[in-house]
Amino acid sequence: MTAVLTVENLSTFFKTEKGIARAVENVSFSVEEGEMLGLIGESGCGKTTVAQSILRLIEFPGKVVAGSVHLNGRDLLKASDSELDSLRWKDLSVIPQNAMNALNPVYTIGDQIMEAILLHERVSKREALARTKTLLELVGIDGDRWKSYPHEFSGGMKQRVAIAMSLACSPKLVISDESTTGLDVLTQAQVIALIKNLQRKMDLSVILISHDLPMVTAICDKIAIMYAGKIVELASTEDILNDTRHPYSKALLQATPDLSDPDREVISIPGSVPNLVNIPQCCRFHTRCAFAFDRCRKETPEFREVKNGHFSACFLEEEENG
Ligand SMILES: Nc1ncnc2c1ncn2[C@@H]1O[C@H](COP(=O)(O)OP(=O)(O)OP(=O)(O)O)[C@@H](O)[C@H]1O
Repeated sequence: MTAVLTVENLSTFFKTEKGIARAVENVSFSVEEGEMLGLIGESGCGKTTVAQSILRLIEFPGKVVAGSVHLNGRDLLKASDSELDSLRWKDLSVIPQNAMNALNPVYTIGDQIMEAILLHERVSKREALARTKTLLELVGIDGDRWKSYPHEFSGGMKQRVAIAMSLACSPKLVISDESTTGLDVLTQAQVIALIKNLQRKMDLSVILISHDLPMVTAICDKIAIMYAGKIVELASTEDILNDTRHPYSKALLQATPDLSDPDREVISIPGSVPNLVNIPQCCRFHTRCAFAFDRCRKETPEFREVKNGHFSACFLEEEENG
């Protein structure tokens, strides 16, 4: 398979009054063609910061301080603003968290989708309108509704419009950052099923950011589990479920109810996530880890391949397998 996106040793820090928050540190992963990667972790672990770093949307007091982000071989972190403009939408697009904010209430949804097409591609208005109607149909909305205003749609339909808009210029990679937040559970499931469906149909590469582990394991090909600014484990969904290596991943799975096995005990993770400001060099999970030993408190475990395509950052693994 060919990697569409490769993120290597990405670090993004925020300057705060109390010191430097190492919000994302040494994060590496790739997304292959037609693959859906789930980026999962508790609130504040750095998922959105990873997405915004990829999109070059980090603003002061934040800064990408190290690493590279290659999209189809081009380093996004080194691209000029005009290069970036031409890459956004056409190569890389985002399904926003809240369609309510993404859609302008004073323009019809058709005008907004058409604008995205006309701004980025040399096509006639007629062609842009035809594509807009096709895109609406693709997300399950009657093409003739292009003349409707956002307020004429329900929350779920607005989110579908936002998805249609993100696909306006046929991107290769789509980042969905908690794009079902605020929708009711049934509509959330429909929107997620739609994203999965489109991914298959259009051979899209998708990064799905979420803290809903059961949903991510149900639809993603590969999962990256983040804890306090670092990816602690990255593997195929099957391996994350059946050959879990990192104690945090194990704890997260145990803390998540399994609807197919309602008798399984749900065990919450003791303690809380560390403050990322001035965090010492160590395993960031050691304060909550049942297996932590001296080394975990003093050194940072390397994020290393423990078997083909399966990465984990834990000294336990190193001690056991060398
Ligand atoms: N503007 C900012 N100023 C200072 N620190 C920030 C800022 N934005 C983010 N951070 C730091 O980055 C960390 C990661 O935040 P981020 O929003 O990426 O997490 P997340 O995993 O996406 O959370 P959520 O699931 O709640 O959206 C935060 O814990 C915080 O320490």
